[in-house]
Amino acid sequence: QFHTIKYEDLKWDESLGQGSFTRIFKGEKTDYRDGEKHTTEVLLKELDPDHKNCWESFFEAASFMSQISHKHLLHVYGVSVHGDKNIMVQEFVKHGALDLYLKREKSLSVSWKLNVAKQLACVLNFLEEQSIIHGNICAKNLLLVREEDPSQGISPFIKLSDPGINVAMLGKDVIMHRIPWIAPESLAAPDNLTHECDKWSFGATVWEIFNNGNPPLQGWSLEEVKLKEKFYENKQQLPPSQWTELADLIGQCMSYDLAFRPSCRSIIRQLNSLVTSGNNVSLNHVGKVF
Ligand SMILES: N#Cc1ccc(Nc2nc(N)cc(-n3cnc(CCO)c3)n2)cc1
Repeated sequence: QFHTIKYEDLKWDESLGQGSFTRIFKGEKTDYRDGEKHTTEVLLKELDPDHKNCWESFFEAASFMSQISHKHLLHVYGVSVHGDKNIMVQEFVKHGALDLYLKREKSLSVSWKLNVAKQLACVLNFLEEQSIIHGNICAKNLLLVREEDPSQGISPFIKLSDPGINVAMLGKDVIMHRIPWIAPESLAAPDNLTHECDKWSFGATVWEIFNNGNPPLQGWSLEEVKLKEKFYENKQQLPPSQWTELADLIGQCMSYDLAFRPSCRSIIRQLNSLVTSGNNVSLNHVGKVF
């Protein structure tokens, strides 16, 4: 399953915010290997004590991450249980969640965005080959390991985080807030996710990346939950990019008909052709495609 870590080998530093039913902290873990004491910087993800009934799903997410390894998958060191505290110990990723980074960095180039989208497509392809469904692909669950440094020819590097509590365990209201990342068919049946669901979410995440982290459908009027529900009932699409090839890819991924969603190989092929056409088009320097 996964490695258990002794509570006394963990140290909590500052709080870094929260996810669904979880809180995250910067921290340290201590191991004793060949008689030496090693401390490693970690991310401590704590399950809210008032949601400890979700502990199985919380640890399922941890074991999901420890079962397989891939360069674009977050490394999970293990879990620690102490009283009513359930803690997942993750590698500390230097630049944090991508949704906040996108909001902060206003002048990311089209090639930066395509590069990140390609990395996500690669790990999605890997998961599909391993017949593993993530179920919660979104910019908030992408972590930035390395920023780009054009002067050194260094490109950005991301990792996909754990999916968190299984969407089937969450209340209807939390599920509603996952519109438009959650595939329409999953709204009715959150307990039978498919690879096609991850492709829908991929489309919404690429839309986020090219919209500088502005969450889709945000800012709708207050009763946005009802509007969000209408969004699926009326088979609406997110506002299309002016870059038609990008809009086509996002539109294919976010098809209401599962059969129309492209294979991962097709997604990667289309992203590669966007890279070439992106270089030719003068969009590159401004990064504006919407
Ligand atoms: N300022 C700042 C700053 C904050 C965080 C990190 N590092 C880090 N490492 C991880 N393994 C996971 C996360 N993380 C962030 N948000 C979530 C919840 C949604 O998944 C998970 N952040 C680095 C810098």
